Order: sequence, then structure tokens, then C-alpha cells
Amino acid sequence: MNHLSSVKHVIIILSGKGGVGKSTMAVQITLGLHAAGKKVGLLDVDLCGPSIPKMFNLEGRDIHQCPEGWLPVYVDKEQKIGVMSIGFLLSDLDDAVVWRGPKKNAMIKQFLSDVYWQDVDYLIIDTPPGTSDEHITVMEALRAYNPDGAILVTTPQAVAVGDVRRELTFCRKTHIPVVGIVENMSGYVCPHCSECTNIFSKGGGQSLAEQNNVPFLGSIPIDRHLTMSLDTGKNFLEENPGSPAVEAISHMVTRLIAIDKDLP
Ligand SMILES: Nc1ncnc2c1ncn2[C@@H]1O[C@H](COP(=O)(O)OP(=O)(O)OP(=O)(O)O)[C@@H](O)[C@H]1O
Ligand code: SF4
Repeated sequence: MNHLSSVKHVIIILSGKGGVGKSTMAVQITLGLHAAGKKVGLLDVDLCGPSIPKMFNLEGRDIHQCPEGWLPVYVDKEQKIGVMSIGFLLSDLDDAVVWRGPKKNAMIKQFLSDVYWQDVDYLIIDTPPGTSDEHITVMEALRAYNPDGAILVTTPQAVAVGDVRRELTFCRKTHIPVVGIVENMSGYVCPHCSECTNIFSKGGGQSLAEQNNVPFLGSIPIDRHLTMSLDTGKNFLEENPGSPAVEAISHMVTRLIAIDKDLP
């Protein structure tokens, strides 16, 4: 059974290397789409470091089965945000998942086919960081589910050393359309006065997007409150209205919804 056929939009979150905030962006996009009235699923297939359960304060939750398949773990009572992660299947989150390629791919395929999403508007898929041959296999498995495309998460430093160019080539190679580029950790928001200071050069993500004719979804600054919200599983967008990072995330989500409307 293909439960993804009832999903309206499938968006893959990609990054060429770890630690740039890919999972953070996957969570904030999920929360932003929910705030815009959408029903959202978040599938964490980052088998090397499943951080999504912690970011929603769902660690240790069990997965339940129903006749249709695995039920997502819901974040809210209304069941508008559902999460599925390899993290729910590991007894100890510190266990490194050292599965070899074929076992990893089988697990990812099972995640894609067996989770009962029940008519979500958006399915956000957090993927393992990298652009190796193994990642190409993951993307090929995802392509079978007809995704709208990928959001590439980067940082000003990664743009500077050409990581995003490699990610764009990776998407071309795997025939995944690019929905947009996000530059994360773009400046630092002062916790005292909310002034945003650009530590590294800014704007590289935007010019790269323009050069490659792909949408630029925005620059998200480093915000200490965002780190704290992720550590405690709180809803950053609801708790910090009006802050520069929340404004930037909301803008990114609005752009995403507008772009997706125009997709065939
Ligand atoms: N804009 C931001 N402001 C503050 N903290 C951030 C921001 N983006 C990410 N972080 C923090 O940086 C750390 C790494 O983020 P995250 O886990 O999302 O990266 P990742 O790219 O998904 O890494 P990996 O792919 O290795 O799992 C986390 O502790 C997160 O809280
Ligand atoms: S941005 Fe303003 S409040 Fe923040 S450290 Fe600098 S001077 Fe102080």
C-alpha cells in the first residue's frame, strides 16, 4: 500500500554536510506550515543521528501499529503534526546506527511505504547529510514517491567553500527538483536587544540561488532562543513572536507555500 499517495506535497530537506541546521529547519518548516493551517507529517530518515524526537520532546515514545501500518507519533492533541523517526525504534539514542547501505535503504523504504499519514497536506522528510553514492540511493528511493523537490539548507561558510554547488549538482544527478535554498546561521541575534549582527559574510546563498535560477527562501539568523526551544521541545514560533528569526522562518514558509502552489 502506498500511503504517500494521499499526501499532497512531499518536501525533502537536504544538506551537503552535518551540523548546518537541517533538522532544525525541518522542524521549523513543520511548525510554520502547521501555523499556516496545514496538516503536516515529519519523517526523519536521518539514520545516523535522529534528532527530531528530542526537538519535539517526544523521546522514548513507542510506535503503534494499526491495520493500515505504523501510526505517526502526534505532537498535538488535534493530530495536525505527526512525526516518524528511526529514533523511536532505538532503545538508546546514543546507539550509533552503523547499519550498512542495504539495511539502511530497506529501513528507509519501509518508512516511506508503511507509515499511515492519513491525508497530510505536507510531508517533510529530513535526510542524512551528505552527497555520497549512498545518499544517491536514498534519493532514488525518495524519487519514486514523486516529491515536489528538495530544500537545500546551507550556512554562509558552506556557501563560501562551494558545498551548495555540490548539493545542486547532487539534485541534478538524482533528478530531484530544487524547491529552494535556505541560508541558516546567517548572522546572530543579540539576546539583549534583538539586533542581528552578521558574523560571516551574508548574501552568498541568495546570489548562488539567483545564479542557478532556483528560489531563495531566506536567511535564518542564529538565535539562542531557537537552540533552547529545540533542547526542550518547545514551539519556537509560538514562544517568540516578532523575533527576527521567527519573522525569517515565517517568511520562508510563506514563500514555500507560494512556490508549491505553482508546481504542477
Ligand atoms: N538558526 C539557529 N539558531 C540557533 N541554533 C541553531 C540554529 N540552527 C541550528 N541550530 C543548532 O545547531 C545544532 C545543529 O543543528 P541540527 O541538528 O539541526 O543540524 P543538522 O544539519 O540537522 O545536523 P545533522 O545533519 O548532523 O543531524 C543544534 O543544536 C541546533 O539547535
Ligand atoms: S547588539 Fe546591542 S545589546 Fe547586544 S551586545 Fe551588542 S550592544 Fe549589547
